[in-house]
Amino acid sequence: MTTVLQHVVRRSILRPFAKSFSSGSPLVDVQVNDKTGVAIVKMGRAPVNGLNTELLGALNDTFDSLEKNKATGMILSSSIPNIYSAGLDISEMYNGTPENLTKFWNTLQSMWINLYSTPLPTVALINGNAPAGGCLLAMSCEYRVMVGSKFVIGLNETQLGLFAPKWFQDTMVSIIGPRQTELALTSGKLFSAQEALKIGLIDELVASEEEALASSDKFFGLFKRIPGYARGQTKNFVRAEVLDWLLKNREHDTKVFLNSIQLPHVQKGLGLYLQSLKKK
Ligand SMILES: CCCCCCCCCC/C=C/CC(=O)SCCNC(=O)CCNC(=O)[C@H](O)C(C)(C)COP(=O)(O)OP(=O)(O)OC[C@H]1O[C@@H](n2cnc3c(N)ncnc32)[C@H](O)[C@@H]1OP(=O)(O)O
Repeated sequence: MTTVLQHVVRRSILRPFAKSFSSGSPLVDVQVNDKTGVAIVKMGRAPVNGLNTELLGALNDTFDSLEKNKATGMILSSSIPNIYSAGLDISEMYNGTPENLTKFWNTLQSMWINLYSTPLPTVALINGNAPAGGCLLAMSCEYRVMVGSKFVIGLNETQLGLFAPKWFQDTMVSIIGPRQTELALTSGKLFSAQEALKIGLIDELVASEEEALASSDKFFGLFKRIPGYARGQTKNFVRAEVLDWLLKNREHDTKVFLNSIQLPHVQKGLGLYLQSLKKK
């Protein structure tokens, strides 16, 4: 039997995300809790939230608008069952023209800079698999809650014959340290939910989205009495080193991406990997 208290708690978790806020894109749904000002941002690019230029741009615009409209926090999640994000859309990197590849990479860089440096408190509500770029999105938030124990998360780029760019790697180092990052990245490891929890790649593993929302509320609650400016500056200082590298090296990073991704053996590997995914 549900007690009154359980009912009230459940209602307060389920009902508040009532006010929609247009992201300006059909790929991103945004609901803002009109009592707390926390926004839940859900990626919805079927079938697997592949991060193409359009989705990355839409996420970037959403982060900008939430800041401008003074949201008080953001939960980044997915509306696709069992998928958080399959990472970068490989079709964007396969046989792309230099112009399209440059636009794709620059949009990814901008999205990451915005997400990583936002003064808003951020939670990744990881309700599905989160390989590679999906893991990067989650790692760029401040707190990670995974829903259900059947999903994997990690930077598996080496398994595709690629390497994770320095800023992907540094983001992971800042969470699980250099030793564990080196072990994970050189082998392209995808962590099970339990493994990710043990190593600190995720902060909580819960059984349902309801519980994940409650955990997020609790996380945001930590800052109730902390002045926003003090919180934001502190986050800035902690993240400065990782962020500054990309801010200072954007052009170099783009060149490395362009030169490497267009190598014939890399393109061949991407083509084979895409085929293997489609054959499944
Ligand atoms: C030495 C030189 C190196 C140069 C390097 C330069 C720097 C490069 C930087 C590279 C950085 C890369 C970061 C990345 O994010 S790469 C992407 C890595 N992602 C993956 O490996 C995930 C692949 N996908 C999966 O494992 C699974 O799809 C899933 C996410 C677990 C979901 O499984 P599920 O069974 O539900 O779905 P399907 O596998 O059947 O997929 C459904 C359809 O979606 C297509 N798909 C899946 N993932 C991608 C993707 N990342 N990009 C594009 N398309 C994808 C899949 O083909 C299916 O398509 P179909 O419907 O047409 O069959």
